[in-house]
Amino acid sequence: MSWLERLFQGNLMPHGQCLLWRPDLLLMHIGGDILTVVAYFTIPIALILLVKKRDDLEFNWVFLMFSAFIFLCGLTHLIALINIWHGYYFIEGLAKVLTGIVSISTACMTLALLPKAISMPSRKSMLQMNRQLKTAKEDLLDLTEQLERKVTERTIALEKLAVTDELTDLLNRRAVMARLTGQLQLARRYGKPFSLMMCDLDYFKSINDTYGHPIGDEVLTVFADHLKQATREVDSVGRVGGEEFLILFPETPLAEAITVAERLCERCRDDRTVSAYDGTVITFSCSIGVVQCNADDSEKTLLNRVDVALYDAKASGRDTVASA
Ligand SMILES: Nc1nc2c(ncn2[C@@H]2O[C@H](COP(=O)(O)OP(=O)(O)OP(=O)(O)O)[C@@H](O)[C@H]2O)c(=O)[nH]1
Repeated sequence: MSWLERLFQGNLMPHGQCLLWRPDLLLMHIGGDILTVVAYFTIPIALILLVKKRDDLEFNWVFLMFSAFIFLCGLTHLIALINIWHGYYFIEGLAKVLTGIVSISTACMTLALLPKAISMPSRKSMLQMNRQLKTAKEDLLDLTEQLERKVTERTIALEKLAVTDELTDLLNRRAVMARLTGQLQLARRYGKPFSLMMCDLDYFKSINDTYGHPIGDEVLTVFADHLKQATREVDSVGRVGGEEFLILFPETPLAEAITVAERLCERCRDDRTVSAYDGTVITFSCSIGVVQCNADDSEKTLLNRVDVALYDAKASGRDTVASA
């Protein structure tokens, strides 16, 4: 008899005979096997679907091994169910051998995989790591924000420093000259008038010589304050030399600039500043030259004209305003 004939030799004693066809035993065997077969055929479908949907899962081949092993278990239960009425014990034996091979392979591979699987981070530790990463990210964002704020603050401070006169906090020479260039360009393009005023403290050398350099510095600061108060936001006020100041009045005709200059002379004249340095009452005056920009003025001619006006103010006795 060939193997194939033996395999399908269903005339061996049916398993029901062993159970003496007792309904209670039959019910238990048939019921148990049916439920097991349904379950063992469903689980592989679920595992295959999982592997298909989650191809990112590590070791997903283990799920496939489990599917094969559980499917074969289901198959042996199915054959056992048939064998209650027939006697296909060769088929059942073959199915059991196959199930055994696949089961033992799955067991060996699972055991080999165990150390790797155990060392995998748990969901709890991953969640904790996630929280730590989130906190670190927030800290980093905070730090970046702080850093950006500091860089902006420093940049603003540096930009201010680059255009500011350290002693008086007015514009420095470079900055006020740049503004003058800009004003001249605007005046040439749009024909808008602007006026220029050059101030120089009178006998400043003798203030330094009489009271000392620190009080000379104080006078410069006090004078700078008068300048700030006598002018408007849009005016550009700068210190261009030791005791020499240049003021630009945009869109201002000569007469208005002269009024400001005269008011400034008056303020200085009335000032009785008490030195914070040694209590000395300091008095000082200034001479001022004022000019209005002409259509044909260049930077050089304009500065020349305002210098001449200042020289005139000095020459006519100081503490006065002269215009060109
Ligand atoms: N305290 C102080 N003095 C300065 C500073 N820069 C320049 N000076 C002094 O200012 C004085 C300017 O003197 P002069 O150019 O002779 O002018 P002046 O004495 O005001 O005479 P007139 O302008 O003709 O009225 C010098 O003694 C300089 O040393 C400064 O930043 N602080």
